[in-house]
Amino acid sequence: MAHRPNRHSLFLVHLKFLKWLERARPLSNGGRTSPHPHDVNICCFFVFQQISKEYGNVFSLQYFWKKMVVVNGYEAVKEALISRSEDTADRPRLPIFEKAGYTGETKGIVIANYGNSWRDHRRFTLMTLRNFGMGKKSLEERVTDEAQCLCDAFVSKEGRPFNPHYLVNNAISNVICSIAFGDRFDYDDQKFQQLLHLFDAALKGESGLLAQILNEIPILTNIPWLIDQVIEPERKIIAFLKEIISEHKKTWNPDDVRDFIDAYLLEMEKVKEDGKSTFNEANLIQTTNDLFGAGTETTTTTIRWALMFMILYPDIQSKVQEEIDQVIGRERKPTMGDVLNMPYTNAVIHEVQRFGDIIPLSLPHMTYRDVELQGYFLPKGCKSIAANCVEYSYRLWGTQIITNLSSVLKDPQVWEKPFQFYPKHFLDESGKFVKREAFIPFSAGRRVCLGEQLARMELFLFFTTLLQQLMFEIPSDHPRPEEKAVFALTSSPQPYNICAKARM
Ligand code: HEM
Repeated sequence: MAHRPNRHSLFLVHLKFLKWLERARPLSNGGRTSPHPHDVNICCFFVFQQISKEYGNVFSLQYFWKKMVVVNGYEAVKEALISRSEDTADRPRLPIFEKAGYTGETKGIVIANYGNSWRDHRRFTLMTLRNFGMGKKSLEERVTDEAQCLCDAFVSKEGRPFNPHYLVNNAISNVICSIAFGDRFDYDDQKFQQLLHLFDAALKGESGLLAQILNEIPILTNIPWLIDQVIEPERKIIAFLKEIISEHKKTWNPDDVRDFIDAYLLEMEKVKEDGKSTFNEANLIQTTNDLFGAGTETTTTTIRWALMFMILYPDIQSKVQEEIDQVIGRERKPTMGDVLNMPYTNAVIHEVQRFGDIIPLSLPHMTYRDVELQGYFLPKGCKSIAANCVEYSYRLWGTQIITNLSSVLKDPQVWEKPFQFYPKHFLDESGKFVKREAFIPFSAGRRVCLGEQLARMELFLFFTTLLQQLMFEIPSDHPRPEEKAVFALTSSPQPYNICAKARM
């Protein structure tokens, strides 16, 4: 018979978390004063792992009014995301976004509730990305050209130390720009820099503490001063996207679809007589915003980890370069067709994603219906008195589910050296690439990352283009960068400097 997961109070977890922050350092760094690689991730992992030891792989936390269930380890996460895919495919309500205007059926994809609007937009976006060449030669060429622009920008530093963060961010954003707007921006374009700054500020604001408080106590969102702190960048992004959409409308030609916005306008035109259609301008703005929000920071962060691991492990960098020289040479541009012939490079990229573990707790899911998971009963609606008492009880709070991807990517039952950068995790004894089922940085199931194919293409083409032409080093007078991660929804490296030198 199904039973309810053991409950754990949020305050208790916070206390445990702090306790483990203290304990994990000496435990994991062998007594050095500087923190150990991936302290934050390891701490998240340890906190949940410790609680798991006491309460099992599925345990619940009381998070304000909501019940939040944390699912840990390969078997339990696989059951939640794959076997119970539809039952766990909903998203929790996020009142701050409703204040920004994304309500009901106008939530785009990422924050949309599981239902028709989400399904239609996900299907349309995937189809449009494919039409524009996701998985095909045309997009591949655009990505390789952008990788070359990034290489040129690195070369222009003439071997001097620099922080690669913003240049990588510019290049990756440009891939989405060319899909969404049909054009790229120069890296020093002021308008582009403002846009990138807004996306950055929006991500920070919307994943910060104040945003979490406002989401859980929505009545506070009525205080203009408070809500402005969180959603001002989002409002500016909406204004920016509205401007771009109105420019598109002026030159729109149904026979010449230039980009994602044109394709969406065409879809709106096709379904304009259908009163039930969810294709409208508000959803266009939010879906375009989703492509930037979900597609820029994630890939940028992964490439930043990749460059950092290359300077920390120069022997691995040399082996990748040897393979590039053998398979591609120095003149030809890399293509996706090369992946199959480059098992070592492919293994290194997979290991960057596994060990970099950039979205350790994935995005929150919510029960779409009552579900049994690992023998535990998770209700769709939480019938707590508090939930019914609050003003915002118009939707019963479902059970929020945190799928701890980190616990899978670093599951000691699955990986030989879970806490080391070890590309051999993806190689067999004869050096052939091996797929691993527990490799789920893009999550899995109904809500699996929509941009997985594009991201894989970007990671391979950017990484190989950069390493084909450049050698990366720690600047001689700089300290060795710390592998410690900074956590703000994504887990990213601390700022670090790098030297890029043309390969001899
Ligand atoms: C290395 C790069 C990336 C990683 C590691 C990554 C990872 C993820 C993860 C973990 C999720 C949450 C899935 C869930 O809720 O279970 C997600 C969702 C999503 N990602 Fe990605 N992502 C990456 C790149 C991209 C790119 C390039 C795009 C866009 C073109 C994109 C678009 C999306 C969208 C739209 C969703 C929401 C899917 C939905 O709710 O149905 N991602 N991604």
